[in-house]
Formats: sequence, C-alpha cells, structure tokens
Amino acid sequence: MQITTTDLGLVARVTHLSKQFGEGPGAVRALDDISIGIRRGEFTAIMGPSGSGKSTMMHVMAGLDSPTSGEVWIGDTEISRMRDAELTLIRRRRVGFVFQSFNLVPTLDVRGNILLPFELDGRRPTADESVWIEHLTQSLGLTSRITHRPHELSGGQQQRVAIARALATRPDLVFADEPTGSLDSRTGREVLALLATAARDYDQSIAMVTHDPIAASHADRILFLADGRIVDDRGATAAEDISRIMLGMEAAA
Ligand SMILES: Nc1ncnc2c1ncn2[C@@H]1O[C@H](COP(=O)(O)OP(=O)(O)OP(=O)(O)O)[C@@H](O)[C@H]1O
Repeated sequence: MQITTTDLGLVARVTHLSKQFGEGPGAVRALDDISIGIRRGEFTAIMGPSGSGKSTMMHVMAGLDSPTSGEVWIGDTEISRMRDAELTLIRRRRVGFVFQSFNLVPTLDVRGNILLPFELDGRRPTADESVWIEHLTQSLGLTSRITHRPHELSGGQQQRVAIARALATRPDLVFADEPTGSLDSRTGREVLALLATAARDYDQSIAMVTHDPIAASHADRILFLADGRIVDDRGATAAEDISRIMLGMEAAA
C-alpha cells in the first residue's frame, strides 16, 4: 500500500521537484530536485538568499505555477498534473494566501473581504463556518471595523483582514509571502504572533516565505533554500542564530 501525505502527518509535500525557467544556455534551474513535506499544524518558514527559489517553491506548491518535473501534493491530492480549472478549485478550497501587499478588494468592506472565498466558491458559509468567522473577526480585533473598507484601515488592520480571509475556509495550508514586508516592526510582530497562534491554537498549517530572520524566528520550523535546494531544516530558532546561518549561506554563495 502506498504511504499517503496524511499518513506522514503532512499537509503538503513535493518529491523530486524541479523547476526550470527558459531553455538552452540561458536556462535557470530555480528548484533542483527538492523533496520535502510541510507538517500539519506547524508554522513553517522558508528562508534563503535572494534568488534561492523561495517564491518559485511557494508558487509551485500552491498550484500557481507548474513544476518542470517531480510531484506536488496538497494533502492526498497530486496537483502537479492538474489542468487549470481543477487547480483553480484546489486554490479556492484547499489553500489560503496572505501577501505582502494585503491584496484586499478595495470596493468591499471588511466583512465582504473575509467572505470573498465563499463568494468565489458560489456558496454561503455554513452555520459552523459562520461561528468560526465571527470568532476570527473578534479575536483579530476587527469587529468594530466590519463595515469599513480597506482604505479606512491601517496596514496592520488590513493584514489582519487578509489573515481572517485566509483562515475563514479552514484551508489545508495557508501560504504567506513576506506577510510583514509592508508593516512597521511592532505591527509586523503582532501579525507574526497571530500566525503562530493560528498554527498552535487552531491547528492551522502555515508556510511563510521570508528573508527576515525576526519573522522566521516565530516559526516552528525553518527550511533554508540555496540555489534551488533545501540546505538546512531546523526547529524553532532564535533570530540571531538565523542571521548567522544566513550570513554563512551568503558567504558561501
Ligand atoms: N518567470 C521567471 N522567468 C525566468 N527566471 C525566473 C522567473 N521567476 C524566477 N526566476 C529565477 O529563478 C530563480 C529563483 O527565483 P525566486 O523568485 O524563486 O527566488 P527568491 O528566493 O524568491 O528570491 P527573492 O528573495 O529575491 O524574492 C532566480 O534566479 C530568478 O531569477
């Protein structure tokens, strides 16, 4: 019997994943034979120098880009050979996204933005989901802002709306791409604490791409990429130690 992603306690995994951009002498091998799993209920940071393949890895794992070779699994579903229409459904139903630039819809208020994943899926939240959304709205401190539009909110509040939206459907995995990149350091720390809490208290699996050692120090696990390969895989690590590892990697490059 084949061992599944779920059997392994993982929410997503890639095996022998490679991604090449372009052909011939100018080709770039952005990911080079990566095999790794993202563990359920963990906050995983993906770090590495500029150009090491972090964004490419996230895009391929989230079904936003296709691999050149290898397999990509979200839960027990292999997505690497899926067509666009199927991938759209996987992205809508099984993964959530938090971006540096928040990506809220400017014409929708906070409630409309949080409910957007349901709207796009052509359904209303179930009774259970409504209770969960109410809980998220409250615990993220958004209740008094529920009818406000994004331009009426601070950056930190906008990112909290994006987090509520990403968690609303209880996706298998939330991908966060430099989620604190547009925030001041105090607001950034608050957002990171919220992501860590979502993993710890709600069993939400999160994969965050970052180049910031302080951001990565909030994670349960850190994967280090260099030249398209995983070169280190550690548990929770202090920011100073992460900085030292990154300096070593940059010196070796
Ligand atoms: N669409 C593309 N076409 C060609 N090359 C690309 C493309 N996207 C990425 N690359 C190349 O693939 C490599 C990995 O890029 P990627 O954006 O994944 O790195 P990164 O670690 O996220 O970098 P950064 O921290 O600077 O965002 C780089 O050499 C980059 O130039």
